[in-house]
Amino acid sequence: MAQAIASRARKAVVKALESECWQLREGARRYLGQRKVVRPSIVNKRSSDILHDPWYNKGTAFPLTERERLGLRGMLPPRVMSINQQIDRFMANFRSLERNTRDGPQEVAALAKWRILNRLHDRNETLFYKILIDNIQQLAPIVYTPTVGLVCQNYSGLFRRPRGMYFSAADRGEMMSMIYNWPAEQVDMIVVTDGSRILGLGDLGVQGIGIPIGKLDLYVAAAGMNPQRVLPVMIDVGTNNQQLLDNPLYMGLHRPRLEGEEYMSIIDEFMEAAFTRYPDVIVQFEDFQSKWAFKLLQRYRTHYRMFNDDIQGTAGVALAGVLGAVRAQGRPMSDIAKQKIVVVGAGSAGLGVVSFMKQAVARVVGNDSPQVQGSDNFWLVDKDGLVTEARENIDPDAKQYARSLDDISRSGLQEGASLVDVVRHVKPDVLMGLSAVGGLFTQEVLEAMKLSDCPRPAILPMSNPTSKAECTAEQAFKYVGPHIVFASGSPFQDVDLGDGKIGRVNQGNNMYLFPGIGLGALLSGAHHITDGMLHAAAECLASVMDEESLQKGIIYPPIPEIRNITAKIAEAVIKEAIIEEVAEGYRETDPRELQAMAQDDSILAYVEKNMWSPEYSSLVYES
Ligand SMILES: NC(=O)c1ccc[n+]([C@@H]2O[C@H](COP(=O)([O-])OP(=O)(O)OC[C@H]3O[C@@H](n4cnc5c(N)ncnc54)[C@H](O)[C@@H]3O)[C@@H](O)[C@H]2O)c1
Ligand SMILES: O=C(O)C[C@H](O)C(=O)O
Ligand SMILES: [Mg+2]
Repeated sequence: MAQAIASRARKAVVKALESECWQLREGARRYLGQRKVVRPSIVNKRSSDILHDPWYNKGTAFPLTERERLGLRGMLPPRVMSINQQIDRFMANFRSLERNTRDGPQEVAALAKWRILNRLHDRNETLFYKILIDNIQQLAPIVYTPTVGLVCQNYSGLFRRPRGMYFSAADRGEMMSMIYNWPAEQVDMIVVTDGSRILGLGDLGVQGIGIPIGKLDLYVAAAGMNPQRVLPVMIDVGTNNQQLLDNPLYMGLHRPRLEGEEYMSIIDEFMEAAFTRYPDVIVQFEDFQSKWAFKLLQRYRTHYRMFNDDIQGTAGVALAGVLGAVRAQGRPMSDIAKQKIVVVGAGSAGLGVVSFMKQAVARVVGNDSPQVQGSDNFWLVDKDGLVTEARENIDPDAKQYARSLDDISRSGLQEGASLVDVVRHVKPDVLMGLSAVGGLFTQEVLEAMKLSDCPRPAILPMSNPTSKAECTAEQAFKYVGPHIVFASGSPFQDVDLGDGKIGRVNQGNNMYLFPGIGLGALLSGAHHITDGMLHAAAECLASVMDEESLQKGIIYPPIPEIRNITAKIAEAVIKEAIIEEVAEGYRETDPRELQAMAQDDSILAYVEKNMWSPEYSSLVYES
């Protein structure tokens, strides 16, 4: 009897242990599966060659064992510093630079900050990206708008080392082999420009390379793209900027821009070369003048994995902003269909916004609704005033958004009506600027916005850089009133409205969307980027805002949140790609696995696991 009891007890213990082991094993499996492993990097160089390679260099953070193994002993000061100490040292330098340049011209200070960041980028990529991510609010205005505009304008003087690739009209017939000069075996993301419309600064020719570099910095910081697998590209087809042509030190081709078929064939050749060497790459078109931006998007979008950020990224951010403004009015998002929206600027950005928002309205009220058919809630204004069907030589891309003559005569307007007249007659809920004309929202225009019966009119001067913003935040709050919702393309400070009240300033910039669109496209393996994926991205951005923030007039998430937001946007993009059956998988993750992940709600974990973060990995030498 006693024996039987002992045996039963033993079995129970074994069973309990087995079950505990199973739980432990399961726990470990789940933990290990989700854990990010920092793999060692294989290097085939030693000693000072490593110190001069920004990808492997850790500077004073090389541990003693690595110094020993890699022939670095004696090549560095003896004390081993942690990455946090390196950050403290850099930030102390940065702050002292800030103090020393505070009272001088702002542009000099901005360029000095860009220079020390760029030098860090050139010598230690890991540290550079760690500092950028941890201080994104403070540093985005330097690597990105507005300072990046200044950098492009002064590029010839600032140039020290090349970054990215340059293809020019002189390389015709050679691009297919040139692309193999790029050292990386794999490239996930290319941002390309032809320099023809750099922010609102116009044609800056080859100097526009600063924009792809800045955008890709954000891809790494916000989307966790691996910096070894991104490629900034400049296609130099000449410039029509006479100042540059007259400058003997200008580094681009000294010739007017190629036009027509000649131009198109250069871009075609580049695309073929890029997708031949890197078939899974995503190409983001950036800052092409509008006349080419639309044509190239139409030409490539179903054939290649590409998108145009100025048309499509901007449109999504604008839509999310307007949806936020609608909610800030205390109305449901579906009321977007009732908003009166004046868009000033009918270039790639303005037209992209109107087209995308019309699609969004159609999603809400249905395609056949007269609101959609007649573009009822959009008024487009360009350099010649209100765009109507009476416009002579109307830009074919703008034609479908022109107001009908019947409609405008009813509202007391006419073809070419001035902006102030349009605002007075329309009394819009939303006034959006994408004109690249600084100060276009004059006191008169802003005061006319007071006629709007909207409880919280939105003033959105989205042109970049700061000098091209249609108005400042202060002007908007002063001339329209404290109740507005405000967002600008480049950053402004919140405005002190007195009595302890603050006028909230949002940054309505495509930086909130393009990283998530690119990352989602990459990780879904979608063959091309569909409208549905773009809408999913925009709707996701709009949905992350909570009511409390919206009531305060905050319509976009805080910049320091951009990495988390980007992961969520990528999740939304991937889910949509799966629904539309365009997701073809990424690396070892096939479409069936993506579907399984979508079902057990683990797409976000998959995204996060695939995001690169700046950490020093141990270096293993192989000859
Ligand atoms: N915030 C963002 O995320 C974002 C994104 C993309 C573009 N942008 C900015 O939008 C601006 C425009 O970009 P784009 O590619 O459309 O440029 P574009 O040159 O193609 O278009 C400019 C448009 O503004 C119009 N315009 C010029 N002067 C005007 C005036 N006095 N009154 C009314 N309209 C006028 C032109 O007729 C044209 O339609 C740039 O400053 C760019 O930096 C901002
Ligand atoms: O670059 C930016 O800051 C946004 C946008 O792409 C632009 O062209 O202005
Ligand atoms: Mg742009």
